[in-house]
Amino acid sequence: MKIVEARVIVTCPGRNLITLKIVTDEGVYGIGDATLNGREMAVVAYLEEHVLPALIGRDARRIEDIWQYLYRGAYWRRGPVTMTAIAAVDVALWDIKAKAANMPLYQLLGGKSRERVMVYGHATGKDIEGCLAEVARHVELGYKAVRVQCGIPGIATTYGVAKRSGERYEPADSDLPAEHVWDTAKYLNHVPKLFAAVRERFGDDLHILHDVHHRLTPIEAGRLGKAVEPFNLFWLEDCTPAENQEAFRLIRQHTTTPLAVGEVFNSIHDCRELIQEQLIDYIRATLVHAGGITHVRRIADFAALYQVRTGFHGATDLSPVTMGAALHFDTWVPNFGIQEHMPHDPLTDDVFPHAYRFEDGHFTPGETPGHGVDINEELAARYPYKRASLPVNRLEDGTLWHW
Ligand SMILES: O=C(O)[C@@H](O)[C@@H](O)[C@H](O)[C@H](O)CO
Ligand SMILES: [Mg+2]
Repeated sequence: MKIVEARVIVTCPGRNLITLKIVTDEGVYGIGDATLNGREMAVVAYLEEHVLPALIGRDARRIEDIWQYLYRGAYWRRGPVTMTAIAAVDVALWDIKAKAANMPLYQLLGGKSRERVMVYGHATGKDIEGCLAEVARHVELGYKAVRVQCGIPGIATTYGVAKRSGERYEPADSDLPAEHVWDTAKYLNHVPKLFAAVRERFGDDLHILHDVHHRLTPIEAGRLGKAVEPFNLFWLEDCTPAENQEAFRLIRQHTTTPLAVGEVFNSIHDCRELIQEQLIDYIRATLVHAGGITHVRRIADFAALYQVRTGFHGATDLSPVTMGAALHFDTWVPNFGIQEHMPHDPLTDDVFPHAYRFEDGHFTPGETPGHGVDINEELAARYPYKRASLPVNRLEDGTLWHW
């Protein structure tokens, strides 16, 4: 089964999404997501100039060999651009293999480990009351787990909070990076009140999650984790930047609040100490940015040895192709924890027809052979690329800060 064509499709039905389509001489094709939010065209160039010409004529069934060829062959291993490009190829090839076998992808991976995949939705509000209203809306929709984020008094804009209530927030919301101002003290004073209010209003059963977006120092993260223990969070995400994996030892010494890390990771080496030393509870590295199914499966198997579970990234900048493939993975992976879900807008759903379905706070990936997500190329062509950037974050005195 030879690869005869491989091309990149760039579309912006509300936001930029990059898709790789690989076609074989047997007429079977597969698609993979190649979206790296805010750096999309770097991956397009990487694929078009360095990867796709080398794929033509290769046997599409040799997924592992092609993965190794692209990874080792790059010489410049790892990094988000390289690993996103490899992921796009890898997921497209798994799609092809599963279609050729006439199986939904989860079957090829080893079959179902569960009947359905629990997801968490996003409730955001300018203040605590606004956020509670959004939590209520999610509970009504059936969600069993909700990530809660609210505006902080005295801080003008908070990343991860929608501009208007009832809407989603958009990670890349301006042509060039918007500048936000951050104040750790105000945040630490306010955010525990949000969790207290959610528990008070919605009781003990709802799973509550929260994302700190890397903004605290390790000791501040330890303090926050300890302060919110009474509210029994499902997880506290990215409480400090994780380039320095050792930082999490300090946090762990201070709190039993479960920790989730890894949406910016692209390799097993980024999370080796975090997993091996049981410094985190959930690993968020996901298919599109961490080398596809072939590599994330390695991360998940390694994590399983240490009782670390998966909690894949699933913001809107991960296309429906990643959502579909991730749901198959989640259906199979033994050490599944939870899956993030931010609904795409209806236009994006039209461009990417898919088999996955939401019901009662859970997803099922569907029974369509492959990962079950396709692309309507004609529709996609109507929405050209539009540059969009993630914001930057500064302290009040102007110092550039993490976000
Ligand atoms: O947990 C999450 O989903 C967030 O951290 C994302 O909004 C993330 O910042 C974006 O996907 C970045 O593109
Ligand atoms: Mg996050």
